[in-house]
Amino acid sequence: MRLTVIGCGHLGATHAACMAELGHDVLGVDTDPERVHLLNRGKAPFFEAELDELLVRHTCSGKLRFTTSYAQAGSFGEVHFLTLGTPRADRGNATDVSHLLSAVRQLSPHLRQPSLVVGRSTVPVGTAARMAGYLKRISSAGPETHLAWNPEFLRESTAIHDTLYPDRIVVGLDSEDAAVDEAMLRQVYRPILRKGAPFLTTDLATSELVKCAANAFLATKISFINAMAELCEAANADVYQLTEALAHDERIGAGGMWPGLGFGGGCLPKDIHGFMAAAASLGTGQSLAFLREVDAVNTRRRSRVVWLARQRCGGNLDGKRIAIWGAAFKPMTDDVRDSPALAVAHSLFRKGARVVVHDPMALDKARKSHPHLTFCEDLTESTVEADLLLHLTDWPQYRRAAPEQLMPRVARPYVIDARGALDAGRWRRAGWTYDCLGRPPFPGQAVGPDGHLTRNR
Ligand SMILES: NC(=O)C1=CN([C@@H]2O[C@H](COP(=O)(O)OP(=O)(O)OC[C@H]3O[C@@H](n4cnc5c(N)ncnc54)[C@H](O)[C@@H]3O)[C@@H](O)[C@H]2O)C=CC1
Ligand SMILES: O=C(O)[C@H]1O[C@H](OP(=O)(O)OP(=O)(O)OC[C@H]2O[C@@H](n3ccc(=O)[nH]c3=O)[C@H](O)[C@@H]2O)[C@H](O)[C@@H](O)[C@@H]1O
Repeated sequence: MRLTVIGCGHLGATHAACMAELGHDVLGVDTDPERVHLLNRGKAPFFEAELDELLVRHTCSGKLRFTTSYAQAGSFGEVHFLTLGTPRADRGNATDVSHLLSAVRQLSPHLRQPSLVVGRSTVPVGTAARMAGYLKRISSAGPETHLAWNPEFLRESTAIHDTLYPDRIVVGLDSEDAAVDEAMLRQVYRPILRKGAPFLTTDLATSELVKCAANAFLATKISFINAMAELCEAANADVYQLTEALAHDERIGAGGMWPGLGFGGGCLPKDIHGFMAAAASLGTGQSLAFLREVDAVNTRRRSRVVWLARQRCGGNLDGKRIAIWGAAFKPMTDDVRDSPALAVAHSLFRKGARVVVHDPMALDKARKSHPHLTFCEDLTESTVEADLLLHLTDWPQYRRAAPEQLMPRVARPYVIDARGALDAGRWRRAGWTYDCLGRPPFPGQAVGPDGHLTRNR
């Protein structure tokens, strides 16, 4: 089949490459000429494992091309995927869907045949129905232009696998055109469906809500366990042991419940706010009032690290040198959108600390978003003369780092592990004072030679 993918960011570039991998002829469209140039050379404008290989393979095979031209897109394909960004609006919490509307406005005069336009972005409920009507009105192909909604559930860092082996494919259909649109999408995804992925069809509104609900649930699960971490800190208990014990209950499970510094990235934080705004506009704001608390718990984890850092620096951060490991919002990506690590770094900087940030992959993007911070390419160098080391993004490199070798370089051997990933015993044996969010001890407590707490706060 001939498909276009409009908006070639994290979702769109991945989707385009994976559709080519399924055997389709794909034209990616983006308004950013530099991005289009890079993609045509087989290079993603961000890091995503295995994506460059797919881009190279299919730009070379001729199955995949990228353009800035909507005229080419309109005449190219029979199915047009919309994968535009839906950021938080400048004012308030609502979701900005203007990129989607602009794409539809630019595409519609060029449609030369009956077409199916398929939204994949995360949108407030009601957006798809409005767009369906708008599209039929303005499309040059008239009412033969249909719209379906097909939300995406991929995670950055495992995006290719998540796209080719999805847990489910959810499709929202406009009632008038449901049968023909469903058949078309089944054909698009046929190789994936053959491998057994569930294909769930519903109406437009439900499909939009499935996506918002999924992200709200994932965020809630993370904040739930981080709220337990707050309790553990107050009660001298261990949230990691608690998590393990909870996870044995298969109704709870372990997935997506790792405590630590909380969630960031381009999606969960903005999506819970967009979801709350959508509920409020429907007059059911109180149904999602709990998401305010989910957000508050999440933000408190960042403040907790800043508080702990100040404690470990003797109550005053002014002029203290703090090494920060991690800038990306999670490991195996260079995405720094709403990065918890950079939020902590920024806050410490504002309080007078001299922060030095290391990240294996995200430094270029971190430099652009936080030009006032100091960055260091070398993991060991980043700790030189540090009064404190903060472990904020759980890259495998940091787990493997040797605390014994870092010891002579730092000014004071204090480490705060906000991701619960370093080997506490090894760091302590090497002479470090090791704190971990959600795990005793905290400043004012100490570990005796037997590994037990010797003093309470
Ligand atoms: N990033 C992710 O892992 C996932 C994102 N989503 C959702 O997918 C949507 C896209 O997210 P991202 O890919 O992260 O956004 P992004 O910001 O990385 O990409 C958006 C792309 O659209 C392009 N663009 C903007 N206006 C355009 C126009 N009028 N015509 C053509 N291209 C245009 C931009 O240049 C950019 O390349 C959002 O709704 C997001 O919530 C859903 C699942 C996963
Ligand atoms: O809508 C989206 O864009 C996507 O948002 C998330 O994917 P992603 O943002 O790539 O990353 P996650 O792996 O969910 O991690 C999000 C944040 O939560 C944190 N996290 C994740 C899992 C966990 O157990 N604990 C935890 O603190 C991560 O460090 C990260 O900062 C969802 O997992 C995807 O299903 C969804 O498609």
